Amino acid sequence: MSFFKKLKDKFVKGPDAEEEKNDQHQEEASEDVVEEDVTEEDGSLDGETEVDEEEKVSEVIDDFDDEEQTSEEASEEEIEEDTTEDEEESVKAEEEEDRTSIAAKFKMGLAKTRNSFSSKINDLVARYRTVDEDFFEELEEVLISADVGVTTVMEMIEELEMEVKRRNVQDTQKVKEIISEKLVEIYYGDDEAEEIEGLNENPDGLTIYLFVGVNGVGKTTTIGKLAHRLKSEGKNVTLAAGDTFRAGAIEQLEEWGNRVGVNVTKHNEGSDPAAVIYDGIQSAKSKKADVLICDTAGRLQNKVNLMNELTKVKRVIEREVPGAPHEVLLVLDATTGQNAMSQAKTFSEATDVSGIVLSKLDGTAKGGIVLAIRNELDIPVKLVGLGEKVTDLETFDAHAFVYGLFADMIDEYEEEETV
Ligand SMILES: Nc1nc2c(ncn2[C@@H]2O[C@H](COP(=O)(O)OP(=O)(O)OP(=O)(O)O)[C@@H](O)[C@H]2O)c(=O)[nH]1
Repeated sequence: MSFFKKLKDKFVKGPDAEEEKNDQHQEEASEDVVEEDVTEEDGSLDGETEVDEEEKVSEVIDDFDDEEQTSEEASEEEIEEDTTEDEEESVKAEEEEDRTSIAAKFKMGLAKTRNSFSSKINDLVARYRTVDEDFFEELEEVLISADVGVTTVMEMIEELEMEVKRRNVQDTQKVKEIISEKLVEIYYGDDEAEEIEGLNENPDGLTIYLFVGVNGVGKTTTIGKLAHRLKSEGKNVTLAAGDTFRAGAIEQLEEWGNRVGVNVTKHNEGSDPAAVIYDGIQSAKSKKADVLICDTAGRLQNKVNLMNELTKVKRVIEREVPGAPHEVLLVLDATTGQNAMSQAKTFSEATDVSGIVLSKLDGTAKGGIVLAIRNELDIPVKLVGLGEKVTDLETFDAHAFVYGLFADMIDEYEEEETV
């Protein structure tokens, strides 16, 4: 199956899904007819049935007959089976809905990158009729201009050349699809999706997420969005205002706490961040919270201070909750391009960053930075900010990301295929 088709099947309700839905409606309609018939029959036997039922109930109460128990159990099992099937169906429907809404969000959030990237790729494909060295050279430029990162682009071009040769592809149109496939492959590398996507949780109690990153990258907003998301999943969430350095940071986090409806532990400006986090942990424990999200100051100007502060904060967390922090999340502003890369290098030298949150991905035409971060720094992107709304935070999914980049082409491709 073609890769575009695979993505479409996964994220878009295509004609197949519509057909399935129609079939389901028809089935439901015919079930209704059968049900109506049964009700009519029931109606004609009304009196008899009631008597039967009463007799049966009293029999069961007076004399608990083994045989009847067995038949009842059997029918209970049948009902249970039906319910399980119904539940499975509705879970499936919900999952499909989730996938399509995730895809829609990535599609919308990546509009800027897609518009710039697709138009360049389309232009390239239109100008070259065959796949040759010049074609790859220009493609290299397109990828670099989308901030994919030189090392990643080189690797990508090399693999593309091999793949094109292996599949004996002549048509430049077909290369679009191979590019999308390779982007996903390069993103995952040797890792499985489950290993690098989604946030780590503590199965035995309090989960702690430590947020790091320089001022203004969207750290506070992201903490607010994540708190909202976890809370709407039914989790008891609390925050700790560990950025005691920047003026207004504590109040800003408090505002988010009020907006989302979660508790915030705070001290005065200029106080010891490790002490705030310690209190935050005690408060979370006493409230039996599921998740504690800790903010920290992003003092890049002085790497030694930053390192000392983060080391101290981590030591407190590790001592209070063994195995924590469950994620150290570095927030990077996608619109800052190569600057974000150098921040990531500095922070990963100062502390063990377990994942990246790429904020403001919706605000850049250079979304290729996702691949550069993952590939050149070997840190997975865990969450992406796709807008300013509280709900605009998504778990990163490489397939949905690539769908977002190629959505227009995937739609066109389907049209061509069905003509
Ligand atoms: N479009 C868009 N804007 C975002 C996103 N995330 C954050 N912002 C905006 O970026 C601006 C800065 O965000 P803040 O959360 O205040 O920045 P900050 O990182 O908390 O600053 P510090 O607390 O100093 O670290 C705000 O106007 C946010 O609304 C996003 O994913 N998309």
